[in-house]
Amino acid sequence: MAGVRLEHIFKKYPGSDKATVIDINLDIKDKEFLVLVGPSGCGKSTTLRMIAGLEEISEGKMYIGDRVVNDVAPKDRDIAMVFQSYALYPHMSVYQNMAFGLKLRKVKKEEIDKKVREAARILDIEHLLERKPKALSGGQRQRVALGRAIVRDPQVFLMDEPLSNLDAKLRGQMRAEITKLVKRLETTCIYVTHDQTEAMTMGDRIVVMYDGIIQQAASPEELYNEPTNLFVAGFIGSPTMNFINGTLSELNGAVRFRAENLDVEVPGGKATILRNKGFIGKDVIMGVRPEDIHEEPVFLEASPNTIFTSLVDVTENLGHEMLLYLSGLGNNTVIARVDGRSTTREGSKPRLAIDMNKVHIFDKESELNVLLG
Ligand SMILES: Nc1ncnc2c1ncn2[C@@H]1O[C@H](COP(=O)(O)OP(=O)(O)OP(=O)(O)O)[C@@H](O)[C@H]1O
Repeated sequence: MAGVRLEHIFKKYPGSDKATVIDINLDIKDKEFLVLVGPSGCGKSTTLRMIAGLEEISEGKMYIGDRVVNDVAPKDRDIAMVFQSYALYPHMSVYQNMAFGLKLRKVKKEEIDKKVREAARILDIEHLLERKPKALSGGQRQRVALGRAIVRDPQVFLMDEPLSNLDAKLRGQMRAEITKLVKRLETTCIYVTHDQTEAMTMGDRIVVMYDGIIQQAASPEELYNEPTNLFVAGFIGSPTMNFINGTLSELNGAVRFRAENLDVEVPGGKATILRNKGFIGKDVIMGVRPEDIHEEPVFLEASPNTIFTSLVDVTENLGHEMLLYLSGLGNNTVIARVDGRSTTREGSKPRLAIDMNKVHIFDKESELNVLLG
């Protein structure tokens, strides 16, 4: 088993005028399940392919365990990769697909048989071993692709969007299965996805990338509660964080955030940070998660300095919760997530309150979360 270290890694594709991956530093611990997540084109697959040895590294050092692998061929890196397309050989049976890599390595027949049957048992595909890939469902193919990786007993699993071709229900099931499997095998895993829910539910640690740069590397909880910048704050969470443009001011010793139809007090600890950092009088962006806007009378009574009224344009009742689409606050639609039993309806103007202990304040220029660090 081994960790993976990326030291000042750059990647510039020939002919392209800008680097695709910029100064990536990352220490992935042995047995860690690390997820690389970000929008299309952010460089996550390129990063994974450099770890796999499928893409040259332009600058920097790549370690697997204690070994620098920049010039080591993919087959000698002791990794196993699972692709979105599964990449199964159509003319071979499931058994032959799983055995193929070991056969190339000249592993003994009896040992291959033992490994393939053991992997098939773990993945519950023993009854499919004689079938060809075309006679399998998407989920079964994905299991075979995983099986092929498992039999290699690698130091590191690399997975590139392995669940993208499955329907939503199966994707949810396979997520849990993959994390359980990887934990059980005690193997380091680096997993690429563009889906923040997949990232949040699978990763011990998540690396959010944008434009070739790591925006934040942290646990799911930390990403959700302490996003370092506007991009991370807007990428993690569903529905995503609301952003309200406004100004900070000070009145009678209290710091207030003011925006169109909104005038709320920033609580003590946060107010002190904003004062100390010189943000009073400045234009900022306040970030509020939908669940931190409340309409229960108890909450409103307890938070008189954070109450506002707003027109409800649309409601979406999801059963256990209701989303209220509010207009007229700052320049954006703001979404509140309230109890599914709420009696609030479209066209009404309810009184609501923001849990100001949970809000984030972002510098409009740098887009950094000014309440952190
Ligand atoms: N072989 C290549 N030659 C030139 N540019 C490339 C090559 N492969 C990828 N790129 C570019 O590098 C950038 C990052 O691509 P990459 O595939 O790493 O992104 P990604 O985050 O994995 O996106 P996606 O989720 O769409 O796969 C993109 O702008 C892409 O066009």
